Amino acid sequence: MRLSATDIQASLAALRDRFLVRAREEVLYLSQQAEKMRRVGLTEAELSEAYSLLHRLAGSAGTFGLADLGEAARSLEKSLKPYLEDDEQGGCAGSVREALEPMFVSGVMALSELLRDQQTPAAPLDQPSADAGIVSQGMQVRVLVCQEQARVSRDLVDGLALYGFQCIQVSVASSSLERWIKESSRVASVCVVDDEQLEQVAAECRRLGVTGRQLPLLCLSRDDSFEKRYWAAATGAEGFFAEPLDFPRLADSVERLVSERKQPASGRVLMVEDDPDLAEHYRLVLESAGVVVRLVQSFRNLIGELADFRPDIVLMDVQLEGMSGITLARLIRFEPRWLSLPIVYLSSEDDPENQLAAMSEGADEFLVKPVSDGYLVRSVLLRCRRARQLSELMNRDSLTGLFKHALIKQQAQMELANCRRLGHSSSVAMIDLDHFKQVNDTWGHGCGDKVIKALSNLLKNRLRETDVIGRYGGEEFLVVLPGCDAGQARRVIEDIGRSFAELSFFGTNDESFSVTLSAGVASLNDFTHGDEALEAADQALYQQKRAGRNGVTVFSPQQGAGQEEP
Ligand SMILES: Nc1nc2c(ncn2[C@@H]2O[C@H](COP(=O)(O)OP(=O)(O)OP(=O)(O)O)[C@@H](O)[C@H]2O)c(=O)[nH]1
Repeated sequence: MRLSATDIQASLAALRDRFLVRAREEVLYLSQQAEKMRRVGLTEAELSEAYSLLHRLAGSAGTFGLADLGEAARSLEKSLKPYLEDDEQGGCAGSVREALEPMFVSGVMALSELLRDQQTPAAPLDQPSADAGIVSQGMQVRVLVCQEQARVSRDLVDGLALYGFQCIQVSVASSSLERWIKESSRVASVCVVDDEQLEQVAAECRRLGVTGRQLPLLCLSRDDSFEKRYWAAATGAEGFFAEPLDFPRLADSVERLVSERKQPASGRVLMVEDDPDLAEHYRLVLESAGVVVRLVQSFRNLIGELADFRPDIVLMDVQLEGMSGITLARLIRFEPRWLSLPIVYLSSEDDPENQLAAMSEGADEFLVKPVSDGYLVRSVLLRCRRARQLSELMNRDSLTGLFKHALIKQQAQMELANCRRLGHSSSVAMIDLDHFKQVNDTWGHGCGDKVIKALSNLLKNRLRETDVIGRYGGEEFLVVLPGCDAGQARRVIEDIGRSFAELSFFGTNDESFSVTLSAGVASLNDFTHGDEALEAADQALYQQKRAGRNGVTVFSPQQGAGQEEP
């Protein structure tokens, strides 16, 4: 559940009050230690404890609006450091005490002074600007075609429909334009508009408060000059297409724009921070910007939490109770699958040399505590976005944008684990194009690619948001359908197969052809490992191929691959 802005502010204020109580207790304790130092001296352990306490205060006070307190604590922490690093000095007796005592006593007094007047909240906390992600409902991507020439408009609608988009011809002169533009906040839409109407459509979007991210405008033009492109960009277009129209590129742009829009603007952060108040503060601040945060409760479970939560980045405190964040970062890198996971250190360490040394141990960035709320949000969002772009590049197939082989297999295994944990039924479907070699041989490889892309678009547009689709091999796709038993999965895939068979593709000389598909379905619940379910779906697929293609076979555990009654 996402908290309202008021709730978040109230929680942040409560956290700050809690921090004040704790800081007072800690400074009181430091005052007692200062008194003890004056009387009898401090042991090495006591000095080291005072140092840790100051380090924590230096790193957290600024976050709770007490920057002066944080700086005073940091300066005192730095003064103590040489005494702790010098083993010879062993504790705080004799001449060492003489040198340290006045500095420690006055430093602690300064901290008390700074805290004395803190009854009400000090400096207001930074207000990060929350970037509300746009939620799109429904799977069908809608393309509004604003083109006054009837023939061009019809060609556009027919051409784009092949890619599985829902195309609607909209006349700019009609009142329906307003309705379709408004609808774009509910249904993922892109508007393909002739250059003659671009200004008008862009102005209408502005009037209705619809941004280019909500409804991207793609300009079509007969004029492919730099001047025209410049004009289109200045008028608000997100893409430009000159005649003759390159349909695959247009369909790709529609796909890309819609998937960018569906991407939540935020990210997922796994937080490793042992100060509960600081952790809670960071969590609230990041969640108010739409970031999903999980706090690692027990560091021993770190690897398990990574696998379960799959964060975009890890925010890691460097000095943890009894452990080092740097060592934990190295431990994370033991696992090859986490080699590319960005780790951002959060630390009070402000010496660039030490920061660099710490980063060489497996982290990517260093945020120095106290970090302002706004800076924390901006750097986390930026890191998450980059991490996502990189993971998209690594895990997505370039032709279709679907998950690659290894990742979709992993998804099947994960869904099997979900079924066991939650007790629901889920299925996998292996889908293969029929006689695809003939398509390539007859119409060329480029034409074959378009057929593959059309099926991928159809799957994306027809399956549910929760279904996961991957390109398993060249012309083979794997779909994981959570919450669908084998009978339901079969009906869904059969339906998609019927639609796909109805699509017309155009080869050379405008000759048209169509392609069918075969599929095998297996219930994940019948297996103990995802690979066994995939093997079963594959067996069912080949049974369907042997039975004449163009249809779906369900694997039956009793009989091997066989037809199952719906
Ligand atoms: N255009 C194109 N073709 C591909 C791609 N990947 C694989 N193929 C082709 O897909 C064809 C698959 O052929 P086969 O495995 O013989 O199967 P099929 O012709 O579909 O026959 P059945 O599966 O038995 O119906 C091969 O010709 C591959 O070259 C790709 O990315 N693009």
